[in-house]
Amino acid sequence: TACSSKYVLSQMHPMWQGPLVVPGGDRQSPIDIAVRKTVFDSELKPLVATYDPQTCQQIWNNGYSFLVEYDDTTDKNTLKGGPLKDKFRLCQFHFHWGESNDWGSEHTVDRRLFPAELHLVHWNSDRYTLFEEAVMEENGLAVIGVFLKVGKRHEGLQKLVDALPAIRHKDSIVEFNRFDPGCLLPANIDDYWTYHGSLTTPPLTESVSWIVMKQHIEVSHDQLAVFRSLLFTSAEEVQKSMVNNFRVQQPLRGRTVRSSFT
Ligand SMILES: Cc1cc(C)cc(S(N)(=O)=O)c1
Ligand SMILES: [Zn+2]
Repeated sequence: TACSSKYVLSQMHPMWQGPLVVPGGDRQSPIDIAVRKTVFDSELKPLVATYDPQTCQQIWNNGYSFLVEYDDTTDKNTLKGGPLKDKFRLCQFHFHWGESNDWGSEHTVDRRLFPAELHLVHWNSDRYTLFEEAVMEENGLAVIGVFLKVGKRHEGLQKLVDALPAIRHKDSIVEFNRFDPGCLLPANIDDYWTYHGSLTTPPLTESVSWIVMKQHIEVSHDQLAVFRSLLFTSAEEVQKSMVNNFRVQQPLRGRTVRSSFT
């Protein structure tokens, strides 16, 4: 699909901690969300996410994370409202996680780390026709971030967990249908923080309206352990477990993080 964003992903390599700060980058992600410094914005609207599970196409290991990709050639999976002026199309979702439950998320809340973080990547289909165009533009992308905590088993996630052994190695891909990404959103999506930032993976373009959910979701220890059974490496290489695939927090550089709640 248009959003397979292979070119975006191809610049990545597994143990990428990458450049700490992009030269001239003053809108980099992820960041620490210092709650006391966030600013309530009463103009922020409720988020409206509409997803069609039938448009789920494949799941693949890109050597950095695993991506679940959707058909983004029509407006079947849309995100609007919240801080967004335009309509955005879901192209893929993926996760970041640690080797232990003590860390793994990209964003932090008052320096608190979570064991993992989900990213639902959308591109601005009101202004652009392809993901590849949008990814280079200031208002091109909208990414929803959801923190994961270890607790009870997430029933909706299990179908995805069961598919992971088939994509253990880098560049492996399997058909994956009828998965509702909405089942991974927390019950309350009205409470979120939002700021302007970047991709957290190369090319780190500063084209993202970040929408980070206040409420986390819970997954079981065993489900997260299957994430960690994935490999950064291809079948021919020496095996490296796919863990710690997160970027370190970047300087806020004077940006304001707005909250949709008081
Ligand atoms: C387009 C895109 C691809 C990937 C692998 C990761 C991101 S992120 N972490 O900035 O949400 C975005
Ligand atoms: Zn991500």
